[in-house]
Amino acid sequence: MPDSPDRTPRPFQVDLRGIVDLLSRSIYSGPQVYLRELLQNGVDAITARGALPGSPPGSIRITPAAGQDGELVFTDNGVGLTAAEVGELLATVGRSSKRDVLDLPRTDRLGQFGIGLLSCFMVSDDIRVLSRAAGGEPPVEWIGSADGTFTVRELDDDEALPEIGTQVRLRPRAGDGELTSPTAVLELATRYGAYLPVPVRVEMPGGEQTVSSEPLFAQPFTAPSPELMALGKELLGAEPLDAVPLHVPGTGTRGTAFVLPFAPSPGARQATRVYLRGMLLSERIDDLLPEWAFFARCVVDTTGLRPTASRESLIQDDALEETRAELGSALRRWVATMANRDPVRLSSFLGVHHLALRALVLHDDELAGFIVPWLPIETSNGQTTYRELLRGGAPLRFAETVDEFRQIAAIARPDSPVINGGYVYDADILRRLPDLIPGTVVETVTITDELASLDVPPLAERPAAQRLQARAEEALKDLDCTVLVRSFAPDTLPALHIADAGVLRRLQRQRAKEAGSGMWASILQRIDDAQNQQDAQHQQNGEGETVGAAGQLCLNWRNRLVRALADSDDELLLARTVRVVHVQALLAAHRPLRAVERASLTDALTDIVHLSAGLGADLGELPDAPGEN
Ligand SMILES: Nc1ncnc2c1ncn2[C@@H]1O[C@H](COP(=O)(O)OP(=O)(O)OP(=O)(O)O)[C@@H](O)[C@H]1O
Repeated sequence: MPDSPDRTPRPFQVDLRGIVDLLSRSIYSGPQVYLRELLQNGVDAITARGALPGSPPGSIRITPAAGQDGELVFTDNGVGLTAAEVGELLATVGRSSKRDVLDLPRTDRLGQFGIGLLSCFMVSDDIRVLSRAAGGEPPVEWIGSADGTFTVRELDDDEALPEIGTQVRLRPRAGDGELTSPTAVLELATRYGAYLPVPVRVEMPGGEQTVSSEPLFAQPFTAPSPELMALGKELLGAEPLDAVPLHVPGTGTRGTAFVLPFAPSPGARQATRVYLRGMLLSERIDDLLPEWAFFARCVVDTTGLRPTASRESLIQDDALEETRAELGSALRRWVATMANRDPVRLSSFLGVHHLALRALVLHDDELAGFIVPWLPIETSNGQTTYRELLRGGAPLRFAETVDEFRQIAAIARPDSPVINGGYVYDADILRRLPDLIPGTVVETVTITDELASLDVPPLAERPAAQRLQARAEEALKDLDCTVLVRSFAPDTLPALHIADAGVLRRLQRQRAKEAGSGMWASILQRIDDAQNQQDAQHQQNGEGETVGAAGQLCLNWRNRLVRALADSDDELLLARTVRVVHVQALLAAHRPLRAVERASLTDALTDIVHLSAGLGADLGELPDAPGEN
């Protein structure tokens, strides 16, 4: 008969080395956190003793390890531990005294997981704890070893701690004493413990140093003090653009957001410095602020947010959600307040962060709703903001490209401005506006539409205008540029060069062909040939516009020079002047000048000089419209 199985429940075995390895590699950010865990235990013990009658003010004292066999000694005057407690609490992985009857973490304690003390094994092979409990029980010593064993013994008074409290003694491993040295301990105690409610004293070779300081960042303010700005400068590495007070009463969170004076790199993760009741949890919490708040770095102290066991991140719960939402609101309010009180500062903020803000506006309705009104935008009437544009209530007319905008802006009436949608994200933001701000109407405008709305010359003058159009067209024939005569403001502008997207691409290709050579030039030539064939086909089918392959020159019938040309019978003078006006219009429209146009300008000017010097008879010898290609 087989043996009946042994069903007696047995406890799990824990391999301590494996657990310490897990802690150091996967849970804690590094061995330096041992000091944070000691500080946290000390403060919790002091809090527990504070609930007893007649408890003295809390105090923590650290003596760093010095010399070869030096020990680090960490002493608190907290509640202490009895022999029974050390056996149960210190030697049971996962057992903590900081949970209530329902096994929930006690909100007034920093610890809760029952693993923190094990972090000391990252710097020492043994942890020696001496304790005298507040209840008057005999003093005890507990020694835990990294091999997974421990001893407990009661102490005589002469060996024991003289006062109530607990002392942890760590002997750094040989050649591994860096993190327990005086310099490192002072640095770590300051980093983790400067804002604890209990003074932390470090025995340095030159004398005792108290690391405690005021958590300025967690105090309410209307205007930031120079000291607070200095803290911001230290945090950002540059003078912050501003400091914003943060307060979330529901989760006991207070702090300051420092606004970055530079655009962070696109991949940079948010890094909020979070203190839990004065103890530094982490400098890199990346989910406390809404994602869109990339322009701020915050320092906060909280009582209501719960850390994970590693203390490098926060538990995702309702409290975190609420805090994130409230911090977001504080930053939104800051933008709105600044817009009213300090527009200069707002514009420097937008100047620094506008690209990232524009990009985010496309994905984040919440951000879009409050940021879009303040974004700068270019219009034919100059630089303005979306808010100003929307104020008029008229439909917002925008050009899709910078080029189209330039052409339209030259002839747009001030009472009907056109918006430049050509810079990154602007056209996309404009298209989203009706969703973001209900009631907004946006429409795209093209140069072709705008041309159609320009006035034709008055009826009586139309024959003269048509004659000018034909003569000018003849003068530009070799340049593939057609001519149109219209009346538009301002009168001082003789002509506009009009090009749709197709024409522009062709001009760019020609420019590139002139600059390049070999294979690239021949590829561009093939594209051009195909395009020309297509255009010819369209024209045959009567679909084509009258715009030439190199665009269209729109002469302004209201301009004096244009009218003088119309009145002149001198064909030569007219032809040369039209060619100069053509190049002038190209330059004004920021078009690339082809070799043929550069030559045309030089020749036309030379001819004009000859003509005005009375050398007209010699002109026949000059090339008519020489081109280099
Ligand atoms: N200095 C101390 N004074 C009194 N009791 C202590 C002290 N240090 C540790 N303890 C006791 O030992 C227990 C285990 O400590 P440990 O640091 O491992 O975990 P914890 O602080 O409870 O939780 P956490 O893992 O979140 O830090 C504590 O719950 C506490 O009861």
